[in-house]
Amino acid sequence: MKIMKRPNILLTGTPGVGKTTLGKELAQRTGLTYVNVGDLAQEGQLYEGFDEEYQCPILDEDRVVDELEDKMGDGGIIIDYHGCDFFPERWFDIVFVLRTDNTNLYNRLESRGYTGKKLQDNVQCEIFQTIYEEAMEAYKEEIVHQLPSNTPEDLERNLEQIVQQCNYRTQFTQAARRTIPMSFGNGSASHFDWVRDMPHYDQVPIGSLPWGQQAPYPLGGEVAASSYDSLPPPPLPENPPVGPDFYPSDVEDQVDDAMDIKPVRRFIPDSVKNFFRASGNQGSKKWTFPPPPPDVNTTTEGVLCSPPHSRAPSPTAPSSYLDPYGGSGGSYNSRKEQATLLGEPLESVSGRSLQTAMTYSEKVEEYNQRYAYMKSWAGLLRILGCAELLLGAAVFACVCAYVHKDNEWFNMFGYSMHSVYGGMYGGTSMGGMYGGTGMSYSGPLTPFVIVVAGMAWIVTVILVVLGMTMYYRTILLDSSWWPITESVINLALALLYLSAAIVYVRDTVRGGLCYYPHFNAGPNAGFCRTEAGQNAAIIFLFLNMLLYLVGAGVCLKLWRHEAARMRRERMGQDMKSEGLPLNMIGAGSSVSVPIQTAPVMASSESYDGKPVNPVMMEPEILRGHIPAGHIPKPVVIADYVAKYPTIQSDEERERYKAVFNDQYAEYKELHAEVQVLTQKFEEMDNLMRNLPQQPSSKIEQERINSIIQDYNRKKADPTYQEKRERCEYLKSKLAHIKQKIQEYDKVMDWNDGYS
Ligand SMILES: Nc1ncnc2c1ncn2[C@@H]1O[C@H](COP(=O)(O)OP(=O)(O)OP(=O)(O)O)[C@@H](O)[C@H]1O
Repeated sequence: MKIMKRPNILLTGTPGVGKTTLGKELAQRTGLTYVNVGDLAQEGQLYEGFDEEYQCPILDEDRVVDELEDKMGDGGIIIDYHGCDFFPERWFDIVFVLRTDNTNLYNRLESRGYTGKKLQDNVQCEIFQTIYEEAMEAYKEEIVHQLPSNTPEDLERNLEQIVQQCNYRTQFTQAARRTIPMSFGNGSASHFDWVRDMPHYDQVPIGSLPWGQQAPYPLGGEVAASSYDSLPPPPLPENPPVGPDFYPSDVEDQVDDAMDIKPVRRFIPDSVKNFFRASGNQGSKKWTFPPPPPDVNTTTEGVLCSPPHSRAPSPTAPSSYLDPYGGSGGSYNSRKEQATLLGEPLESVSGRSLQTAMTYSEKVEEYNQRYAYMKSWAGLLRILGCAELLLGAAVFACVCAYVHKDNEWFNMFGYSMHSVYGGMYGGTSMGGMYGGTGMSYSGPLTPFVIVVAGMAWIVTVILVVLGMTMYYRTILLDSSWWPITESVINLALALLYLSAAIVYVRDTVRGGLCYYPHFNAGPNAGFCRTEAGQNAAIIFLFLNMLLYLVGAGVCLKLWRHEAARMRRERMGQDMKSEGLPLNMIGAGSSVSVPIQTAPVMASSESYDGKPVNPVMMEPEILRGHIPAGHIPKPVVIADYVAKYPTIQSDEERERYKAVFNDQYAEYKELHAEVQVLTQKFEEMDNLMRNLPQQPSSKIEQERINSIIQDYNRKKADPTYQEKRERCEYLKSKLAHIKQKIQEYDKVMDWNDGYS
């Protein structure tokens, strides 16, 4: 009987997808040891700093790896962590990436008390399949599997599948070891050999391992070899883990107080990493994750980013964090996105025919994310800054190229006009010589031009670099003084450039002397000849002066824009704190709790299918740290409002239409029934009114009583009430869908007419 080591399993995924829930249950069922890296780090204080942005400790990955190394060698460990690329590849036999529908994840994280940037970044990570991509990069594709984790049924299915996977692996490896014992050297099996010796999942029929064949939980201890047959693997999840089949169905009430850790990131710039990743992907890695259905808010291409993971949101994080490119482009996620997205070709967002692989909304989102910052006033300033740098360099080069002419001038005349003409023209001053025109030229001032160009260049570099930083977007832009200061700096540079341009023009025409034929003759003619490079320098000088002027104007615009944004935010917060309806807060408002954009989908159909009237509840304002045990109140809106937002593509329109037609039939039927019932009630009402007030006999009295009872019973009939409410609900829902279809048609007609 051979003894073999137990498998090591990695459970990874965005925070909140359910790793801990699955990992603990799995450990219970299999007897494997569950290790939560977050807890491990907290116990051993395996940190190497504190991340100010996410307000969380930074994980010391090396120490975590050292800490786990021995355990992993023994096998039988389930690791739970929201990152995976720093673990040695050899550790794991199988990697499971848990995936959750965005809406579900949003609700879970929100119920944990995540808000603002932290919430958005985490959901974004899930949308972009960040962890899945990271896992695919870090491990062999064949050992990485995605598992849906939206419902308790998913949890159960996942548990069964993982147990089954492990069983299969155990049995297969044992069979393989017995059949080809030489391949394992001395015969002692290493659990790291498992995967390498296994057939690829695709090579064997799915689902051919009967459940009955499995020992229920054979991983609890060391496993005895029992079979020589090579076993096919159990079925892997075939459905995409996110999508309409996985709509939210659970209500979260857990407040997670576990210490959150943010992994230390490599020091290689993200853009460089992504460059190599992109080229690497093209070659070997094929995308195996099925494309998401069109109405799911995911993209087909993932973007790597680190899931920010912290105990509590930064209480001081300004709201400009919320704007992915206008405000928070410096964040790890956003920079990752930018680096990756910039490398991709931009597809037309207006072409209806191009909407195949990605939905229209995905394209719009991608486009917005890619250019959001550059479309903002701050982004325009950065573009202007780059142009200014280019022109400044050109000025510098052109002016320096003709410095030798200054030398020649200096050699001939020195730096005193008076002495030049005094010496040359018998001590007559220029004014005297040329009829008192007041012309004076004391020699070239090229150094001034060079100093101005150089200084402006350095200041511009500082502004451009500063403008790309988080500090600029979150601190400087949130201050009222900075845009004005930047405007003043730009204006000062424009004035300096103007003076440099004037000085240089004077230099090229020698203070105007070149207009005098007497001067512009003989050896002096050489000084007056204007070279192409000098002309270029003059043009560049004036152009740059204009750019700085425009920059000053843009700064003023930015000032007003930011002031308006801050005012809107204040108003939004005031309105929220006063409990006003959410839809009264302006659309552009970037309040710190993104309730309007939140996929809050409290169904107006209760669990038993009974329609419930939508209720607008007062939203809560959470400032600073979330108190322990705090459960935010839900914001309830009609489910169809969130489920049927603005239509973005023809496919979506078709889907809406199908839903409309389908439910319209139901509505018509219900409406007819309700009409009949209502009519009956009217008739009964009439009958009731006409009942004699004073019954003449006992029999009549009884008859009246029975009519009244019948009337009351029918009026209170729950079926009737339900039908009526359902009818009302369907009416509002169909009106909503119809309105969305009409809006879409209108926009499309307008677009067609426009193109
Ligand atoms: N399959 C599931 N269906 C429904 N709810 C789930 C499922 N899995 C987990 N949950 C719920 O989601 C919430 C978050 O789960 P859990 O703490 O396990 O996530 P996690 O990925 O381990 O998060 P973290 O990485 O922050 O530790 C919990 O309230 C849990 O009950």
